[in-house]
Amino acid sequence: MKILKLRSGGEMPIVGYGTWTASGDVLENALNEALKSGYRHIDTAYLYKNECTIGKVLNEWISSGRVTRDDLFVVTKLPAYATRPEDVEKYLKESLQNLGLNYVDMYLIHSPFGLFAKDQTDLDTMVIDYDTDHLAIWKVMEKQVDCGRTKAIGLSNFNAKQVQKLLDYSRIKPDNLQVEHHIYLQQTELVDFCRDNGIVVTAYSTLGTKDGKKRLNLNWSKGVPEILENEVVLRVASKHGKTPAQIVLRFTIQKGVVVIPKSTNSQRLVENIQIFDFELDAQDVEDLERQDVGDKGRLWWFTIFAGVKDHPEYPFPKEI
Ligand SMILES: NC(=O)C1=CN([C@@H]2O[C@H](COP(=O)(O)OP(=O)(O)OC[C@H]3O[C@@H](n4cnc5c(N)ncnc54)[C@H](OP(=O)(O)O)[C@@H]3O)[C@@H](O)[C@H]2O)C=CC1
Ligand SMILES: O=C1CO[C@H](CO)[C@@H](O)[C@@H]1O
Repeated sequence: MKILKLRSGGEMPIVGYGTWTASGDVLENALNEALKSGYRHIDTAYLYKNECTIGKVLNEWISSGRVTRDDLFVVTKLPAYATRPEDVEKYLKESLQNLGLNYVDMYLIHSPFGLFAKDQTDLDTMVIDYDTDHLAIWKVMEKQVDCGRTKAIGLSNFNAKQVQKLLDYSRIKPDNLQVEHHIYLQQTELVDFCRDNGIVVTAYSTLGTKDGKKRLNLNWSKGVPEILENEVVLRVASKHGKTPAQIVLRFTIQKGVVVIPKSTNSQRLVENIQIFDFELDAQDVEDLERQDVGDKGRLWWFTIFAGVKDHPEYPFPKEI
């Protein structure tokens, strides 16, 4: 497994295990399979309501001596409805309690816009908090590193301007930016910007988030086929004798971007980590790069949260 060095000294495996939409026994079994297959980087979030299950499995692996805590790289996130300085410590402590861990390896601000939640289990009850203050929140994020609750801190769904502001004013720089990234939304400028500033990029929804799309009714504004049915992906897959998922994941890690595919299927999760025994050539890369349609390829506009486009820290173009 290739490991990326973080500015703060940590080591982030370039393939992680995504867990959004997974829970209960299905997640418990799948995470056991994932750990057996070599996954050591696990991506979760307070919002996913699955930290307890993940913590149970990880602690079984640690206490049985199959892994040490040091072998693992655990990422969790401050929820959008807690994007306020006074909530950071409280929610990180709760995540640690859920996970049964003393620290996480990476704590991310899940989204640049803050919300208030009447009912945390119901996205429809979220309303905009217009007073989101990134610098004030970041100061408390830094304190979490000082206290040892997290080894590193980072961001998710922030745009380059928002990241730059934190780079300019922070004591501890963001180590990681997690964003939507796949063949239709390749985010070349943002990825280059992060590379130039020592920030590791993590790609989410790289396979096209099939179950997520269904759950939240997400859609591309440009009529494009499902990522795993794209004809260039299929052609490159057959050329290398690999699956479409392996091709798009390989394409992403060849660019030095971390992937965190989600699968609760024991065959598919193994397939998703077996991407180190082949290489895409310059022609494959060029053909796949041509699939980029920029913001028309974005699935995640976060309009699941009513009025979010009016938030002063809304990170994406309001019109495309
Ligand atoms: N920071 C943020 O705002 C966000 C972060 N994330 C993180 O990123 C992770 C990955 O993104 P996610 O949106 O879940 O979507 P993915 O792009 O990882 O796609 C997951 C879907 O692909 C299917 N799948 C997985 N492997 C294969 C395969 N080899 N062949 C065919 N189908 C496959 C899964 O089904 P099955 O399980 O049946 O295999 C599931 O339906 C999340 O789980 C979460 O941890 C995601 C969204 C937003
Ligand atoms: O990571 C994510 C997955 O799902 C959430 C909604 O249910 C999103 O808000 C989010 O960013």
